[in-house]
Amino acid sequence: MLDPSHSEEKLRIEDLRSFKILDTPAEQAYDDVVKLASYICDTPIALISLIDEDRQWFKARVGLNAMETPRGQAFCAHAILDPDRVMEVPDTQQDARFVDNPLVTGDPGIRFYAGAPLLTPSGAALGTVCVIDRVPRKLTERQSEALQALSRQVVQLLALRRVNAELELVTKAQTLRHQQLENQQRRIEELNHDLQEQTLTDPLTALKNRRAFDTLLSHEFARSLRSKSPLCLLMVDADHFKAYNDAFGHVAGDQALMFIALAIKSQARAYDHVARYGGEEFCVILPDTQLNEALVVAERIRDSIKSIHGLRRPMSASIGVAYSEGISSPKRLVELADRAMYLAKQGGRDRVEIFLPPT
Ligand SMILES: Nc1nc2c(ncn2[C@@H]2O[C@H](COP(=O)(O)OP(=O)(O)OP(=O)(O)O)[C@@H](O)[C@H]2O)c(=O)[nH]1
Repeated sequence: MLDPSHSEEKLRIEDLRSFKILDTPAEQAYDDVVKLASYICDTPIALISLIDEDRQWFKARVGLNAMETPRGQAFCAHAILDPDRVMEVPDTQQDARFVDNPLVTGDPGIRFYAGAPLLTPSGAALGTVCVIDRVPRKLTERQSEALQALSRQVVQLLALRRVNAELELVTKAQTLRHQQLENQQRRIEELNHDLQEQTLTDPLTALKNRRAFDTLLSHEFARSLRSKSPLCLLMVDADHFKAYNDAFGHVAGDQALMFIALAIKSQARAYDHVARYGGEEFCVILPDTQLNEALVVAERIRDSIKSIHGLRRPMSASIGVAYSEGISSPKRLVELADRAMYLAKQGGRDRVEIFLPPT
């Protein structure tokens, strides 16, 4: 028998393992082969036996319950030593190699054995398709040829199995790569979106910044023209903010701006747009809004700024209101809101003013 440490035997074991067949569940195609072998050779037992390092393992079997036996008892381990021909043992009682074999002296009581090696293209014999009987006998030439043909079929099945396994691996790798690419793409889109958000957001108050405001106002203005539904613009400017900064410091000033932003937001509807226009100046776009409604919102904002808790001293704001009806451009609307806000400053601050263009 081949020494398992022998280099050829090592290669044979490697070849066998590469098929990943050992200890796999029963499969119809292999079961059919042993049924045919048993039928053609007219034996009660037929097996597909694979010779592993220290055992023979049966991929398919009829007439035998065992799943495997130690390699030392395996007739097939002898058969694979001469891989080109069927090894036949007509009567184990007359064969010195097997007469004391536990499979002969005990269960299943082998008297006759014939095994056709499973010869792979690389020249390795992985095991056999074998038939066994409990009485001495001989195969006819046609039976012996049929057994060899069945053994070749099993080798084909094994080769197909390996190709399928490799294909599956390639497909899995491709799917994985595809998923990775998709994930990367999604991440890039998220990053792009975040970046875009960052360029449109005021870092101190998290409101829309001037850039975002300009775009939003253009869109809303165009929409208001299309839908013939007016919009209003509020310009909210904190009063005496320089004095607040000077008295309590820039950090306290920053905090006050954040509070003011929240106070304005708290009075806006979901579809209004609140932006930090610059410094201590905020804008609110009120789509689909009549002038009287805008004045109500502006008053509420003024009140909510006056009622901010947590400031070093109470804050107020002057608010200018502009109305889009009869106005030719978003730029003009901003000018009007700005003028209205200056009117509020001039009028004593902490108030809401409108600037209606002369008709
Ligand atoms: N802490 C802080 N202060 C800012 C910021 N942006 C602008 N300011 C300050 O806001 C102040 C605005 O001052 P002014 O334009 O004189 O206006 P004001 O003091 O509010 O006076 P009125 O508007 O006339 O009531 C300046 O001192 C700016 O330095 C900011 O992001 N943080």
